[in-house]
Amino acid sequence: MNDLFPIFIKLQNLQTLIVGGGYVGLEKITAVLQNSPLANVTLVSPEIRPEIRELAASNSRINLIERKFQDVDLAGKDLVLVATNDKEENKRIAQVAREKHLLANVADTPDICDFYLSSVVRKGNLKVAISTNGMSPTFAKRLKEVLGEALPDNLETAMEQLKAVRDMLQGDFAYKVDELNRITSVLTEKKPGLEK
Ligand SMILES: C[C@@]1(CC(=O)O)C2=NC(=C\c3[nH]c(c(CCC(=O)O)c3CC(=O)O)Cc3[nH]c(c(CC(=O)O)c3CCC(=O)O)/C=C3\N/C(=C\2)[C@@H](CCC(=O)O)[C@]3(C)CC(=O)O)/[C@H]1CCC(=O)O
Ligand SMILES: NC(=O)c1ccc[n+]([C@@H]2O[C@H](COP(=O)([O-])OP(=O)(O)OC[C@H]3O[C@@H](n4cnc5c(N)ncnc54)[C@H](O)[C@@H]3O)[C@@H](O)[C@H]2O)c1
Repeated sequence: MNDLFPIFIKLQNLQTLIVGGGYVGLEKITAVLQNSPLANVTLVSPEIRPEIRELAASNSRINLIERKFQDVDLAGKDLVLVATNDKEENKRIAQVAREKHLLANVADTPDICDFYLSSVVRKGNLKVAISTNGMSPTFAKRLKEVLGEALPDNLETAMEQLKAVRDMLQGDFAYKVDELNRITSVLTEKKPGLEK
């Protein structure tokens, strides 16, 4: 059973720390910025890949610190993504983070992660996050591709129209909910002949 609780976080309201500026650090910062371009990110690492430097050069919300991690780097942070090539140090950082009540993700070490990154399907305002409970990130990636193909491109229009209808509806909350459910019931109606 997958007992992870899915949430969608406003990273622009939080402070995110990434430890490690190698390939995995680059993957993590890319995932963060693709989803949340306004995220505030501090990345600390003695070596920092040029692609990360390029991202930081054009984004004042990215702060690079060119040295090894120090515990003080966790001060004022909410989330930490740990991605150095020193497994023991990764674990130690996760422990310190936990003591300070930050949420931590440690690359390739699911056991000590407080949260996992998900595979993300994006269609305009619609976002579908996929978790396999850590069982197979490859499966998550493939399912993302399948869903990305399967979901029609006009979903954005449908959502815009429903938002317009919601804004237009007069009446109390219960009435609006009933109306919106009535209008959209066609979406989940079973097609004749397909029932088992
Ligand atoms: C969704 C995605 C988001 C992201 O990371 O951006 C993600 N991994 C992705 C890809 C991917 N990662 C790896 C491969 C190589 C093939 C393979 O090993 O399967 C591929 C596939 C590829 O790249 O083709 C290596 C890997 N990853 C983890 C381990 C450790 C382990 O499983 O024990 C190892 C083995 C390392 C080793 O060999 O030592 C662990 C985690 N990876 C997770 C997320 C979390 C669980 C998410 C879930 O529940 O599904 C979790 C638990 C922690 C976390 O990282 O948050 C992203 C999808 C990309 C997309 O959507 O395009
Ligand atoms: N690259 C991959 O595709 C991949 C795949 C699976 C697992 N991993 C694992 O992910 C981790 C990171 O891999 P990578 O490819 O990014 O390695 P990398 O060598 O490219 O980068 C590691 C980074 O960590 C930094 N670093 C080292 N010690 C540090 C410290 N004390 N504080 C701050 N930064 C420090 C280094 O300067 C470097 O920038 C490793 O544990 C690796 O085994 C990587």
